[in-house]
Amino acid sequence: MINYLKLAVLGVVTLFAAIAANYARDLAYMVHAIIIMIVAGGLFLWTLRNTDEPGKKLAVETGYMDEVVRYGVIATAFWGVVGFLAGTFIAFQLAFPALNFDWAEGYANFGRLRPLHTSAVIFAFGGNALIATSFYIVQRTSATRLFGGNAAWFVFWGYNLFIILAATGYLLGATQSKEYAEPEWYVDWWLTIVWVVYLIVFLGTIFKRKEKHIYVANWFFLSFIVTVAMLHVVNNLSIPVSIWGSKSVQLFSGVQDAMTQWWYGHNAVGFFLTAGFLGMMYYFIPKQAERPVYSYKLSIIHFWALIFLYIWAGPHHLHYTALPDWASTLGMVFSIILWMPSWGGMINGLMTLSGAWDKLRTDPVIRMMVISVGFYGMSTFEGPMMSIRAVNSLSHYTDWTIGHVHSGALGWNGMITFGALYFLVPKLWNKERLYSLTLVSWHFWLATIGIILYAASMWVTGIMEGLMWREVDANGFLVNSFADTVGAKFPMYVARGLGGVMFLTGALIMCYNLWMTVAKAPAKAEATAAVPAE
Ligand code: HEM
Ligand code: HEM
Ligand SMILES: [Cu+2]
Repeated sequence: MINYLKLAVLGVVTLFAAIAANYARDLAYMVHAIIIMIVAGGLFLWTLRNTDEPGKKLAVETGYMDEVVRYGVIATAFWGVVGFLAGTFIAFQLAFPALNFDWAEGYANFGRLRPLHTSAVIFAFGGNALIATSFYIVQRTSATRLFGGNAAWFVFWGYNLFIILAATGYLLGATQSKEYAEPEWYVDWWLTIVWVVYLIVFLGTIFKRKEKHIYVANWFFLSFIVTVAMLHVVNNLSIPVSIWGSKSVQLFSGVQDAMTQWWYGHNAVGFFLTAGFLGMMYYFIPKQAERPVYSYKLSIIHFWALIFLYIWAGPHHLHYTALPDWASTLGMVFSIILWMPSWGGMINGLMTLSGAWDKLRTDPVIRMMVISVGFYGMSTFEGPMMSIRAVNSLSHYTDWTIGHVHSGALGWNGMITFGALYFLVPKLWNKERLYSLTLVSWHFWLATIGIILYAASMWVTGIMEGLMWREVDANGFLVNSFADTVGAKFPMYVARGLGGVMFLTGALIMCYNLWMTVAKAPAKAEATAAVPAE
């Protein structure tokens, strides 16, 4: 019965997408309509083939639902490489503008590729990592299978369809010009549906848990899912100009729109790039170190402090704008207070190693996780400092911000994800160990040196350009033209690009190592059972 319902829905969607492709007012919309038509049409045929097939009994479902996590792990590694490659390429485009090839103008110039990079790393790499690890962790810590049967598959494929629509949209010029929220209205609607199903799967699993306690990692994941839903819906309130085109008009305008956007942007950092990843930290570090969390009480306190404070700090992105002074001050004050719960998390992560510090020498995977928490601490010190208005007047609009972003993104999000992948692959493919720890060490050092090159060059160029913009002569005239500051940045841009090459090389080594682990490492004796919680 349910299959007939599916067939009806898929048939209608396929037909509608075909009509939409016909009436499309712009190229991005047309390409998207065709993609949706092919996907829905393919699913229609697939469902039809599997309806009322004799002999097709549903397999008894036992144990954890890990196949979807395995897919998530592969998608994470894949999108990581795509995103790092795009980042490295746009880094060199900034150093060597000739890389904005004439023949690719309008598709692969810096302006089109930059959002492709940010979405590929944050949403495709980070998002797949978060979905996969949250599915893995919530099952283990609740000692139960994922709720909702195939709904988890819908989340995985639906989310990746969202990424394809977003990425192709950018290349073809569809954007609503909100940073990290560039996709147009129908892509936003689709993500909303996927996200609600994600919430249902996650919450449902927690509800049917066989463990009395809800482990703290799940609190972080839950806050991430709920808050991102809220941010996404409010920041994307818009009215389509036509249902046959990608363009839409924002509901808010002027300073309200800017404030909504940076309330979203800042909390995307706070809940997507921080809370969710803290969920990973709280599971994988204790597991890999084989030690309990340093302080469970601290984890609860810093959880509530973090989610309460983050929400107010958005205005630090809008200092010295049309925003009222009180709002800007509010953002600054909350950002500074935010330093404390952030470091509460860092301390809890690091101190989990107490009594096991020797592992830093022997286990490169732990080293990766620990340096990640170190970078988390560094960027959450730098952030509050940059949110002080006097500091921001120097750092804003400069590469200092870019350096801050990447010490968080490469150092914290990148490294903890690599650590998680190294932990997960042997477990998920039932292997005794990783293929090569030496290669993990190589990855570790390449990535670390890459990040240092990236962050250091951006501090130098950021502070330099900030000071150059300010410099006035005895008569009060500006000393430097804008082009002077751009010219002066060249060597640092090359250094940053090389940092990117190293980071990317490390990631490719990881992919090779993980691949070989699946293909060559010795298998483990027995499979895991669903109980007890681990
Ligand atoms: C190989 C690694 C990477 C390289 C070489 C790289 C390079 C770049 C470059 C050149 C930009 C544009 C800067 C500008 O407009 O001046 C950028 C922006 C950005 N990247 Fe990356 N990136 C890398 C990895 C990542 C990762 C892993 C993340 C997140 C998890 C990330 C998140 C961002 C964000 C959020 C921005 C926008 C920053 C802003 O507007 O302030 N990047 N990246
Ligand atoms: C206590 C924690 C943090 C605070 C108070 C903070 C504060 C700030 C401030 C003041 C800016 C510059 C705004 C501007 O001048 O335009 C900024 C930019 C940014 N930060 Fe943080 N930060 C924190 C942690 C992090 C972490 C851990 C990450 C990444 C994982 C991160 C990612 C970003 C990004 C992506 C931007 C650039 C936004 C844009 O302009 O496109 N931040 N942050
Ligand atoms: Cu912020």
